[in-house]
Amino acid sequence: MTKRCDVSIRGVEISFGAVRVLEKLDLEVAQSEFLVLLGPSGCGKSTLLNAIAGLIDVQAGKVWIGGRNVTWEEPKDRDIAMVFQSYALYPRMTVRGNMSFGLKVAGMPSAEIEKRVAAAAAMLKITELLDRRPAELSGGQRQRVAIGRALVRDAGVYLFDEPLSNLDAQLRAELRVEIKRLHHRLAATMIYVTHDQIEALTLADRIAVMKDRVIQQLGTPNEIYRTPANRFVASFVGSPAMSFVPGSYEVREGLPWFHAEGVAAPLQGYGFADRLQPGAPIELGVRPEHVEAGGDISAAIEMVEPMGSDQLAWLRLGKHPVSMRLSAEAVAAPGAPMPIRLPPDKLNLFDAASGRRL
Ligand SMILES: Nc1ncnc2c1ncn2[C@@H]1O[C@H](COP(=O)(O)OP(=O)(O)OP(=O)(O)O)[C@@H](O)[C@H]1O
Repeated sequence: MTKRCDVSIRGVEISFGAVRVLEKLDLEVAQSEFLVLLGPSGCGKSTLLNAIAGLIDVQAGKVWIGGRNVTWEEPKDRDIAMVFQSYALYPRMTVRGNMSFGLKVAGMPSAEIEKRVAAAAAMLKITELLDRRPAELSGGQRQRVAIGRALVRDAGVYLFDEPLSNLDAQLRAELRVEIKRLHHRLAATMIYVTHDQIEALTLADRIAVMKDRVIQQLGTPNEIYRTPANRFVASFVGSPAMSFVPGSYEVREGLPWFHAEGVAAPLQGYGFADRLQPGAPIELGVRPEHVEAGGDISAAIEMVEPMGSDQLAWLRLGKHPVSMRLSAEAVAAPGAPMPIRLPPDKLNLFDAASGRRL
């Protein structure tokens, strides 16, 4: 593998009839980067991937791959290889046949084809399956073959459209690690579509979170998780999910506070990006692992979910439910009081009207 292309999407717009799916979308993917397009069903991530592949025409804007404007080039001329959710294998061909077919059609010498198929099969641990047909394979094995078929192409960019969503949870986790290993080994440019935030957090160098025709936030998994740009990103990423409490911003004796019915939390130490007027409606967001036991904020345990390695306690904070991560050994009984602290530097505050991070 030698080719590693960058990808540049500039002002791309796509509509289906009256439905606008992508609006003036810009995105730069670096050479060797693993970029994940993450978002809820219908947000346009597959449409964007298909536009990069050349399977859908753009109505405006440009697509550049490896320094070439490929906006009007056929998929086969774009130096890409794609892996689909549905595997799309030829049922009558063996695994070897499936993996070599594209190269044969392209007129590659058979010795070179054999070399590439053997190398990809070894990497994906499917060497012993080369003479089987797709019907004789499990779902996980089929997807390995589909990935192998993309790898032998030695493309400048690999595109994955939800490749793991047809697999059960355990296989998904297994193959996820394989894909990550593959990326480390090949340092290939990969663009990967998923609606699974765990997949995005574990695989990506950077994540583009999409909703409502645009990219809501582009950042490393850490940035997306720690400093979500808005309430949507905050609620979409993280499992168990962030808890939200609507309230207002107050100033007491010169210090900033969050206030809601039955809740007063100090905000000194929160890195405000905006100046706020006292009384401004804001929403507080806190992740379960950031709620600390033993503070001045009174709360009570309503319910406890054991999760194996730890427990998730559901607290009532004023009128609002807030979840808190507890160690597996912690004694937590429904009904018990649980005074807490909300560390200001770990909190997330959002403008109540726009949802933007403050
Ligand atoms: N060929 C098409 N004709 C009309 N509408 C389409 C077509 N393809 C997609 N759409 C619409 O465009 C929007 C974006 O679809 P897209 O498949 O890109 O979403 P997605 O984020 O990949 O979702 P999913 O995870 O469900 O595939 C959806 O509202 C979908 O209904």
